[in-house]
Amino acid sequence: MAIKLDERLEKIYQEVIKRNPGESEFHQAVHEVLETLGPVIGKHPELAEYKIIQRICEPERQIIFRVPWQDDSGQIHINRAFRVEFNSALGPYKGGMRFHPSVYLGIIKFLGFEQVFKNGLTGLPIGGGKGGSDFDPKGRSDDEIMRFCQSLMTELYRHLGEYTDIPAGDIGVGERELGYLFGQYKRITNRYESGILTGKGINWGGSCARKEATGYGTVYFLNEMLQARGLGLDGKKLVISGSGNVAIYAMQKATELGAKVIACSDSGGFVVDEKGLELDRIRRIKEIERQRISVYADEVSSARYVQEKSIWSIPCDVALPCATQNELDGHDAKELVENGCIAVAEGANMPTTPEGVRLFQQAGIAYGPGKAANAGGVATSALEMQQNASRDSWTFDYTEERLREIMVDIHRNCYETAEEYGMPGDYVSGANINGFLRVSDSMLAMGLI
Ligand SMILES: NC(=O)C1=CN([C@@H]2O[C@H](COP(=O)(O)OP(=O)(O)OC[C@H]3O[C@@H](n4cnc5c(N)ncnc54)[C@H](O)[C@@H]3O)[C@@H](O)[C@H]2O)C=CC1
Ligand SMILES: O=C(O)CCC(=O)C(=O)O
Repeated sequence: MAIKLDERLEKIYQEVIKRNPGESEFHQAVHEVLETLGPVIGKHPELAEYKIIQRICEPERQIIFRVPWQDDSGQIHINRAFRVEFNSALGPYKGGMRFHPSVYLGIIKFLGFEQVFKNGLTGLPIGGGKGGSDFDPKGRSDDEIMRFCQSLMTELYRHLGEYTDIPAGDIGVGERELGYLFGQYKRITNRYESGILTGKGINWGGSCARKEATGYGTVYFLNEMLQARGLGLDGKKLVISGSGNVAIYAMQKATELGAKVIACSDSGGFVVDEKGLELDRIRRIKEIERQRISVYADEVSSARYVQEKSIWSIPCDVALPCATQNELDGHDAKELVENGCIAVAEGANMPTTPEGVRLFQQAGIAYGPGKAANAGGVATSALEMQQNASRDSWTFDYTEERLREIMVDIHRNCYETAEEYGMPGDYVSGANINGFLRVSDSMLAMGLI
């Protein structure tokens, strides 16, 4: 059951439900933020007078369009795409594009809403937005992916610009898709505008460490949470869901810092190996061959593939959900805590259900919500934008060090904000309040926007 809201916030929440019917993920994301804003509205009466929270809950612009494309056999398909430009008080709209059959307006709105606070938390000049399509890339050839991306960009291009809206990747959108999208933008506009997308390849305007940034950043945030409790990553057993971009680079950084990753998953099931997973093999299977994770267990005799249970039933010291929203529920959270898990850092966006979050908080384990823990990806996108604007290109080590410093700062800001508002150790409140105050302060300064 969700936490009860204060009367004024409950009214705002009911209005959000009425205005956005059926968008359950968006409702969930809004509720989770409102739960933590009670002490803020008590301290800042001007927020109510200027209806700042109501304005933050309403996207500035929502774009929905048709994407027709032809498969390899000549058959025509029609998908739907979205770009929700949520809030530009801190900078141009910034956030990824997701290609997955589950995508609809409610998912893109929840992701865009989260992005507003996450981007605020980075302290960098980026507003929040998100986009995507219900296109399913699974089993599609390179040519089909290219034709889909070209068709999508044929509409999206008119909404983009380095001072307007800058997409990047998310589920189902990596360097291959961003390449096709960027190529089509360049062709339509006859302009080599590096600043209109981030996550680009290194040879065509990308930044070192962007590919690694979300996973690395999640582990840096985790490390800070552990250190705040006098602990470290060395020797810890980790379970990581997913085996995509975020999961792979979280595995890499955690292993570098002395942890052992014993399980990871995809949407079909998970593999577990108490000896520790071989990262190079996972990268080959997932990044190059684009196969199912079950192949890992076919190749490695000490590993087993499991479909009938949740990955969170595997005992571990630390859990990193890095796949998708609501993938870790109350039952999973209970099992993790009972099995001795001491920390959870979310590489994915909103992977834990409200009941799961409550159980982690009641158990007093270190719990880092996605808004804070996975902010390294978008922060490094902002570093890519800086490099594009100055036509520069930084080294991997320099960029990674900037990322590490940003994650340390985000952790400190969440930690100190939670203390200031009387909720020590509550990173959910710390992240929401800190991100919210940066956005609301800028909105108040700009008048009725
Ligand atoms: N790519 C980025 O820079 C950022 C991504 N995120 C979030 O991280 C999460 C993962 O994104 P990426 O790694 O970029 O995507 P990806 O497409 O590279 O990988 C997604 C992974 O999740 C798995 N997956 C999807 N649905 C699943 C399910 N129901 N159960 C188990 N596994 C499932 C897929 O099989 C795949 O291994 C998403 O929640 C995304 O919004 C957050 C911040 C930045
Ligand atoms: O790098 C970006 O702009 C997008 C990252 C993103 O989509 C996210 O933080 O969820």
